[in-house]
Amino acid sequence: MIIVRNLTKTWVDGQTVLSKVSFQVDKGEFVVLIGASGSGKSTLLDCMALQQPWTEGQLIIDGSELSYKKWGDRFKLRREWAFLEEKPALHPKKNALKNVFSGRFFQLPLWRKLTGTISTSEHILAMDYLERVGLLDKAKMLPAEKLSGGEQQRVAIAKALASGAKVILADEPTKGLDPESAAKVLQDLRTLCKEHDMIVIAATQSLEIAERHASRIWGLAEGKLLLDIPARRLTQSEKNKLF
Ligand SMILES: Nc1ncnc2c1ncn2[C@@H]1O[C@H](COP(=O)(O)OP(=O)(O)OP(=O)(O)O)[C@@H](O)[C@H]1O
Repeated sequence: MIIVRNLTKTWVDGQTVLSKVSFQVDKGEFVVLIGASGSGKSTLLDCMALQQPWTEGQLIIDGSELSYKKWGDRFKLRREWAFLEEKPALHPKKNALKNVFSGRFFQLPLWRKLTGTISTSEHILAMDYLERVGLLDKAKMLPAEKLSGGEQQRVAIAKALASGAKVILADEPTKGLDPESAAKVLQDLRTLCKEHDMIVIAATQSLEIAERHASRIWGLAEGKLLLDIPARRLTQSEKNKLF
């Protein structure tokens, strides 16, 4: 479980982008964070991942408080959480299977890190993750740069799974994708939450994504979390508050 209490973030120029944001997220939830451009969605994800210092507030994960000030806490989240970005962080010249396998880097013993050898069981595991995102047929065929945007994003999801991440933070994971590819990416994320008890928090400006795919919707405006509800269609007045 992730608990955030009174997260406040003020930039050095004095702009307060997040103001006393509080929430709790349980395993199995697919949260979609919506808000207009500049409302602070990316900053909220960065702060949660301890990639930005907090001005104020508390981050509690499974009962332990973590802080940006501690290198070990920042390292823990970098190792244990996965990040999906608009442009998937894949090695462009390596095939899907090798990219997924690279997600296991932190789990490997030192000698395997140094030699880069892949055991049969690791190979099967990586194939298994690709199968879960429906890309088994693309495992070895092409370098990642030749896959479509949606396929690259799904390889990045398989890589996140391979890394053992229980939390995925996704910043505009479907931006620039056609509706069909975007739907596949979002379905994969939703399935992960349901079947693997993961937490996914995805930021987007798309209300439709939130209403159709999330299990819970957060709405951010003027630095405040104005909406925290089980997913449903928003009323006109709720939309007016956010956009
Ligand atoms: N490193 C930074 N230093 C100072 N201000 C910043 C920094 N990063 C972001 N901001 C400001 O914080 C505000 C929120 O930015 P953020 O990127 O979090 O918004 P967003 O909701 O993710 O926007 P978008 O949907 O357009 O990506 C903006 O006014 C932005 O200019």
